[in-house]
Amino acid sequence: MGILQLRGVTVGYGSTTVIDHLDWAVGTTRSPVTALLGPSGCGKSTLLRAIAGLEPLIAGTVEWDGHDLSHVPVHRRDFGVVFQDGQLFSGRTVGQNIAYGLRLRRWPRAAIAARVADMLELVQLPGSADRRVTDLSGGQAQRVALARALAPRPRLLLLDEPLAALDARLREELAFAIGDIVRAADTPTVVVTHDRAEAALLADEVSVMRDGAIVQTAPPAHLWQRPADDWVADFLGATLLVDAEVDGASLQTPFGAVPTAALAGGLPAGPCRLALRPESLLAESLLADSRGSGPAEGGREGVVTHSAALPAGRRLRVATAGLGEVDAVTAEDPAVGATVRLRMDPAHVAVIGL
Ligand SMILES: Nc1ncnc2c1ncn2[C@@H]1O[C@H](COP(=O)(O)OP(=O)(O)OP(=O)(O)O)[C@@H](O)[C@H]1O
Repeated sequence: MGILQLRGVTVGYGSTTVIDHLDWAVGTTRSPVTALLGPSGCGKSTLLRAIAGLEPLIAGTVEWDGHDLSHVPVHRRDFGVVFQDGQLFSGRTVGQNIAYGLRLRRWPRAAIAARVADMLELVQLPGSADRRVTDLSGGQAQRVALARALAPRPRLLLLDEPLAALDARLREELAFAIGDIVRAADTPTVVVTHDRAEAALLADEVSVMRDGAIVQTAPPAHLWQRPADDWVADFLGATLLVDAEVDGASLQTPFGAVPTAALAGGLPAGPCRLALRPESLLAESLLADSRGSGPAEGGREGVVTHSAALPAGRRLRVATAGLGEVDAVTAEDPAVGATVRLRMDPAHVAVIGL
């Protein structure tokens, strides 16, 4: 696997700079799939297009294995690109679409036919070469677009929101399939997405982008457990950020103390900052006579203001003294207005900035 290295890459439109002196390396670890994850408008597509050579650089270099590609035209970079809607040639068959890049490269006819058949096997559409692309479902069309991009054996595959046009169920299925396909093809891949679940389904490593800069790169599990800063934690779905303190073997939090060892990865002594999601707080109903029994009981009391049955379980919004309204989960069904005790589930807590 080769290495893609960006140095000081600066890209913009007119007088607006979207990406300013960005350094980024892909392929330095044995991670075939890297997700570029960030909110809408942060510059992900612009960066992908700059890597592909579709957007000129104002400054900096795009290098492959130490060779500067900045002045190499798109079709000479040996990179495959797939956009959100696949952009198949609608007047041609599936096979003709996949063969397109091979014809341009003047592959012999028999080799093209064999490669098209192999690619259709790889994307799990065997025997579909003669189908019209207008007859394909959205998911099938994306598989064909992937086959077309992979057919000439690119050294890098660039995917721009490849699942965005599909419905939720198909998205998950195709996310796993794309991961399988590019690993089987042994092609390092960069996939742009604004969806954190999609990034985790697809990628071995995730680079988080904010306002044209990469702010954190880590494997998905590490990213969820150790977001680099408040912004990353928030973008990844934290609903509450709180300060805490590691005191010996226990972590003192506004929701009581939990054993430090219960947090993935452990923690050094001293102050720290926690990012909580709804699953980080477990609500239990309080019997009327145990109300106000204080911190000795652990946890924090609050009053249920909203309650909703979600597919994964019941979600509550709870008004607390001092921390305002917080989100929590529960195995019970407390009424709005009921008093509950909130305890922290350390298995679902992230620690910021370690
Ligand atoms: N062709 C263009 N001309 C002018 N401005 C552009 C152009 N393309 C993108 N931009 C602007 O550049 C910024 C980054 O856009 P970009 O599409 O790269 O972001 P993104 O993270 O991919 O977002 P999205 O997921 O919404 O596409 C945005 O402010 C956008 O409006």
